[in-house]
Amino acid sequence: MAVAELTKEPSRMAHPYDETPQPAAAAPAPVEAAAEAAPASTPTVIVDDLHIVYRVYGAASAAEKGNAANALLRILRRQGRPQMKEVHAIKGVSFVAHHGDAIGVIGRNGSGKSTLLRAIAGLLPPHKGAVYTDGQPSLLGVNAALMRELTGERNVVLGCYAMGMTPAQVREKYDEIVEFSGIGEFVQFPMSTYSSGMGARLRFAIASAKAHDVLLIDEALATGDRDFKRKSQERIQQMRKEAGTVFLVAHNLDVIEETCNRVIWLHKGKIKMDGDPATVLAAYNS
Ligand SMILES: Nc1ncnc2c1ncn2[C@@H]1O[C@H](COP(=O)(O)OP(=O)(O)OP(=O)(O)O)[C@@H](O)[C@H]1O
Repeated sequence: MAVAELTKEPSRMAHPYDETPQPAAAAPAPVEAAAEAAPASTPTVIVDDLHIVYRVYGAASAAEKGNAANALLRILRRQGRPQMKEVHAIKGVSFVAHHGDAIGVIGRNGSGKSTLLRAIAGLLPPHKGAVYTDGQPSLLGVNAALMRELTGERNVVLGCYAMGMTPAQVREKYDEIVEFSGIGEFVQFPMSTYSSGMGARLRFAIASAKAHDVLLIDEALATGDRDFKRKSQERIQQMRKEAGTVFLVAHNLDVIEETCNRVIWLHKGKIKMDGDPATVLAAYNS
């Protein structure tokens, strides 16, 4: 497939420091659409010299930090024009991902992993460069937008609709989702009563009930128990076979090693290494 045939993402992107929830993107493809098998070498995501810059208003400069007097000065100064600080989170990242890839993204805290995933999902506009995707990217984060005050049941239905499933498809998948999540009778309780692990399991169960063209998973597997991790890994392998590309951010390197066929190591917003898991993880650990 030529690059020109891929979808250029920036058109539906939000402002980087606008943290309000974004409206759902144009109706996603039907459930079966992504499952049409594509040749293994088809590019699904092209990231071309991507730069992402956050703008933080009212931030203190280095000289102003530290003590109560400075803190008071900062508060007083906000009555004037707020200072603006730029955080250059991604600095010229380029790579191509293909159908069937499961790509682990690793790096220290603050290296830009979550930012990269959000940019691929179309939630952050590039400062420079571009992201091209073939199909609809879906970001499954630990903060994926389900409603805490609603029951698990309602959230399963809501989440499925949000992914573009029809009422009939929701009915067909409902039992499987609840069973996979392993939350049992808690499905009748509000999500606010769930432990973080239970919430993460339900979110993963909902998101993985649909075949995705590009699925971006940010630490969602970090809180599950051993049994759930194994089931999730099997599900990710299955998604890769069904023509998808999976990106996985995880601090647990075992999860990356067992799940991914490629690893990108980010360091201070740049790619430090990109290659097979054994090589990259060995270098990262050394
Ligand atoms: N909304 C934001 N506004 C301003 N700066 C941000 C914002 N989100 C992230 N950053 C900054 O961008 C850089 C990259 O952050 P990011 O969250 O992408 O890193 P990460 O590798 O995912 O970190 P972690 O492993 O801790 O989750 C950091 O310097 C961070 O402080």
